[in-house]
Amino acid sequence: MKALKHLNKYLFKYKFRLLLGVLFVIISNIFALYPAQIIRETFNLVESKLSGTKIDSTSYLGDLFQNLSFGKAVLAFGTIVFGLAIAKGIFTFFMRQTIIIMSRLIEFDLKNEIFNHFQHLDTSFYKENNTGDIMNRISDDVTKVRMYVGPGIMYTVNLVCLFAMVIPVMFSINVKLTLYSLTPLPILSIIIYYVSNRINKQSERVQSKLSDITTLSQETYSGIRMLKSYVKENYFISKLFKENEQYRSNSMNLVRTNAVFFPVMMLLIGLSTIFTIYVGGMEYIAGNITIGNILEFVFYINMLTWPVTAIGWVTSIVQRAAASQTRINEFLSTPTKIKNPTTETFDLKGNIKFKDVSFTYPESGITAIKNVSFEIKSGETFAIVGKTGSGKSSIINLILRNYDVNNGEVLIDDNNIDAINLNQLRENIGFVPQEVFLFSDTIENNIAFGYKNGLPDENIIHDAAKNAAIFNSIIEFPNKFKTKLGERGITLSGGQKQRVSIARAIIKAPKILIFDDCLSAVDTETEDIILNNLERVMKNKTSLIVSHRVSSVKNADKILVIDNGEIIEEGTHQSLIELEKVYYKMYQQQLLELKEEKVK
Ligand SMILES: Nc1ncnc2c1ncn2[C@@H]1O[C@H](COP(=O)(O)OP(=O)(O)OP(=O)(O)O)[C@@H](O)[C@H]1O
Repeated sequence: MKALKHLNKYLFKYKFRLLLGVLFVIISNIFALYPAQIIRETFNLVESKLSGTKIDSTSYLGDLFQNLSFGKAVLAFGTIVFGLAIAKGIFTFFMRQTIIIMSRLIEFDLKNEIFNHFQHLDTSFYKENNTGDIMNRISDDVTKVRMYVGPGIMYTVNLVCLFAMVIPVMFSINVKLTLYSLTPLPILSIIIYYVSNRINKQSERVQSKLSDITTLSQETYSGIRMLKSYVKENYFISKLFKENEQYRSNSMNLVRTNAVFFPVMMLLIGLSTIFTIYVGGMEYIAGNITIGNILEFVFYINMLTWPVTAIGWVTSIVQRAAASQTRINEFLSTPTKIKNPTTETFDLKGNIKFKDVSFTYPESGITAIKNVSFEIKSGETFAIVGKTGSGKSSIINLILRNYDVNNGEVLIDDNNIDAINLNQLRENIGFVPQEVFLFSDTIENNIAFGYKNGLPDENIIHDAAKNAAIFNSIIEFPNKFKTKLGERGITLSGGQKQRVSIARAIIKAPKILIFDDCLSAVDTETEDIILNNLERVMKNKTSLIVSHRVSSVKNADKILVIDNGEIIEEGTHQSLIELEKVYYKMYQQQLLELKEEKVK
């Protein structure tokens, strides 16, 4: 329950709505209370007319309508009841408009708070938690929390208010009748608590099966080419059938519980009414109450039934909300380890220096970098080659400060990377990752995403595309730069996607350009064109090219060869060839592969 304290700041923020809501609850209950008393008066009037006795002098309405004919008096009572019902309806509407809307506003604020926090969390957070979990916090969990600040609060206030108004009136009329007619209600509440917990668990099972089915269908559709080429259609059909079967059986369980639940509830409510009429009848015979009082009690019991029922429901809402808020708080209290230390700007030149750097991934414990030292001077084209898993991308992760080093120092223009303005550093780096990510948007917008100052001019986008050697392919599409890319750019080939991603980095006009093995799906001729363009675009700026292909790095000013997180060779292409070691062997091997491809 403590977890829900987090929401108090929002309840305080919307205190006026909440107070107004409480006021409307009170007013709507007042309008609900009077009809019961008017019905009592009506029946007392009818009884007195039928028995020829004079109406009770304590009856305020009886006096008021004393001079009316019997028919007119009953009609007048009916009209008042109708008017009060409308007034109650109006205030119930206001009550929902204030409290339920407040809960929607809190839901909105909480979603924003979580989303903002997620945006600032480190890369490692996203490695440690799966996307489904992260998405659930912001959707499912927030919805459950909203049920507490909305219906949860509204029904609790309503219950307290009704109890305070109705129970004293009931006791003042007849203690025995009050005790008898209220007895079934707590039983009803306890049953509802257990049943609604059961219903919740069953609905969760149904929901989770449904999300399994959605995930499976989504994977099937996005991997349809793979699925067809491996002739796995029947396998997936039977897999989906099994999931669907479980979904059906879970849904059936839920339907069964609901089917038993409502009649049982109606039975208990009915029992309450029967008790009231039976005990009320006895009391009437004994002369302790009037006939109108019995009817009045039936009304009170009906008024109390739903709020008392709601105790069980609200208890389970609060429990679920507390569990969800605990999960949300867990994420909200995850600290951002990599913070921007300063907002002060500096003149970034683009010198990068690694001084005896070692780094271990906190999430896996893998030591990816061991005592690495090198220096990239501003304006240089620097390259890193190595086998897969040798630590190339890890070096880039450290330059982007996605992680902090364990030992040693990463220096940018002689300043420690953890002391400089991180946003400024990242804004000045044009990074092309190994795994291309394109938005489901137009090619134009995907490239313009990298532009720093609002929307770029068409020519700027075209230039970036030309430099990335993708312009000619784009203008061949019917919609040219306005071509929409499907989910993850499905309409483009692997090499085209990489080049759109390169154009996005180039349009940024970065001071440091980093290519993380992003030319792998591009043929060597196009690779040459892109690298030549880069020489021009990145003149006097720093370029870092990471690759496992010698052709991508051979023109670099300096090449670093790494293996198992350590530098094993460094120098220019020529000097490394002359060394006749690892780089030389890689080069020979790749030359051979190229020759074989040409022969084919
Ligand atoms: N986010 C991560 N969390 C945990 N371990 C990681 C992570 N990224 C990489 N590693 C591990 O660190 C080591 C170096 O990986 P890295 O991605 O730097 O290699 P790489 O040279 O870029 O390989 P490739 O050419 O295949 O991309 C590998 O053993 C890898 O399993």
